[in-house]
Amino acid sequence: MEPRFQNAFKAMEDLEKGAIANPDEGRMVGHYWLRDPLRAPNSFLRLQIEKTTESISNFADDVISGKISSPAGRFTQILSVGIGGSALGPQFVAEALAPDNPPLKIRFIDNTDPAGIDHQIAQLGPELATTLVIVISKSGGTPETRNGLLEVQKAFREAGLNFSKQGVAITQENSLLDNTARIERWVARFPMFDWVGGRTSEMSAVGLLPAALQGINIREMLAGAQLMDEANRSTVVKNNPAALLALCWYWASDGVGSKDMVVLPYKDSLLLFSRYLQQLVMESLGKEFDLDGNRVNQGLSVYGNKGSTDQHAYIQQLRDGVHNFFVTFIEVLRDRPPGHDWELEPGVTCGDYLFGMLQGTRSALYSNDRESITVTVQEVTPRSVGALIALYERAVGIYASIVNINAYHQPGVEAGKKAAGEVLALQKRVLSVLNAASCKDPVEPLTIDEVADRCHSPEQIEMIYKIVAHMAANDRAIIAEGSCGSPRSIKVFLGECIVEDMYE
Ligand SMILES: O=P(O)(O)OC[C@H]1O[C@H](O)[C@H](O)[C@@H](O)[C@@H]1O
Repeated sequence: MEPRFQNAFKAMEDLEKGAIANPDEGRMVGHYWLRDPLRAPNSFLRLQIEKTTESISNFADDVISGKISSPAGRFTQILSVGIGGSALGPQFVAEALAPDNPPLKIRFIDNTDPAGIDHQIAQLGPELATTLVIVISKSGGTPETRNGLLEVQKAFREAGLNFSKQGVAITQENSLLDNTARIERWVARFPMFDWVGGRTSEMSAVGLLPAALQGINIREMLAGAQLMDEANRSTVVKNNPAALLALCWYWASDGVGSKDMVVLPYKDSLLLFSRYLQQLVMESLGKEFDLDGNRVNQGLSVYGNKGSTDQHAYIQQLRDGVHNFFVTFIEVLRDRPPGHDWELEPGVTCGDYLFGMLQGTRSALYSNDRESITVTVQEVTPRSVGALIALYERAVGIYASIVNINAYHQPGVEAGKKAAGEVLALQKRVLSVLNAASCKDPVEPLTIDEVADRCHSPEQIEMIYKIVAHMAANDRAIIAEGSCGSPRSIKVFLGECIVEDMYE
């Protein structure tokens, strides 16, 4: 593997110097500069990074001190609206590091599920008036995030609140979101840089602003990441933690993702690490083609929650069942802050049990030839969390190099987004066809076959049935009579005729 690693180290060096490391998108990949701005390839970028981090710190201090406040007084809550890389890092870090009584508590809207959104807003209750809404989207045009924003703005209107006095945007300059925030004069805007990918954006404004507002020491997070990056620049594989990790992955999964990565932190506060890593690893490594255009269908599947909890759920299969995984134990040496520990039986603390469970599971897996990696941190602090993130970011980059794929694009994501757009376009056509039939006197109920024909999409009949079933279940204008058990018997019409067809 040595020559491959030396190539990977060279590629990483070039990347850090500003090479176009994401060739398909023609982009630099600069997340390592965020914690070491002196490494940025030019002084313009360096200043941009330094200025942004500085303004995040100042803004957070001003919000916490009440210097910047809502019309109803000091901000007490954060509502973060974002998805994917614009949510997973902040969620992980909030769970890992937020103090028990943070200056601002954080909640997340990370989906276009209306019930989920309602739940978050309902939980805020009257505190909506003192909620700082941070809308996070690199592209500034992700539909789920836009919908979250529109829903939150509606809640503000209904509560008689002025959203622009409580909204903050984190996005690329001149994106739709950026322009909206500028024109509507939101409280603040922070930049997301073109050269930082969503899944590696935790050390940019995306992660730093929510963290700072919760009273988490962001300079320490950056310092931890910087220290880890430093260690990961060693060109001696056995001295380079990220290279060792990548090598373990390669060995355990035959370099083709033949085994899944089960991530088990034995610490409740690290619960979301596996979910965070799911995007970082799978969106980076799950690729159809390699850099030379060969079809390779690469990837590494990630799942896991936490130990010892999972020991009472699925570890049975890991120990005895199908051998299609390797485990990563995340071990935290410090059980709880000093001064709080006690022995719940002679010589044994609660934390000793957790330790025993980790070591026991590790041995039990080993004795049945199940591979595991153990990553040990002293304690969960901003510094160690920064280091953990940096470790995995670099391991993913190195692994991608040794299997010759582009870790920094996500061409596959577009397919689902495009298909979702087509479904919504079809829905409008269905409504239009039903509207025309429902404006007749008498109303002409249609079968699903007839709707499909009139939409000129007979091949989409199943989707049309789904659209009708979904709309009928949601008290929309559609009335569907018949039995779901025999879809072809269903007759559909609109409860009212819209004279000017707004569905066209
Ligand atoms: O930050 P945004 O532009 O809203 O993107 C949010 C997410 O959307 C996508 O679908 C990408 O696959 C993710 O990498 C990204 O993090």
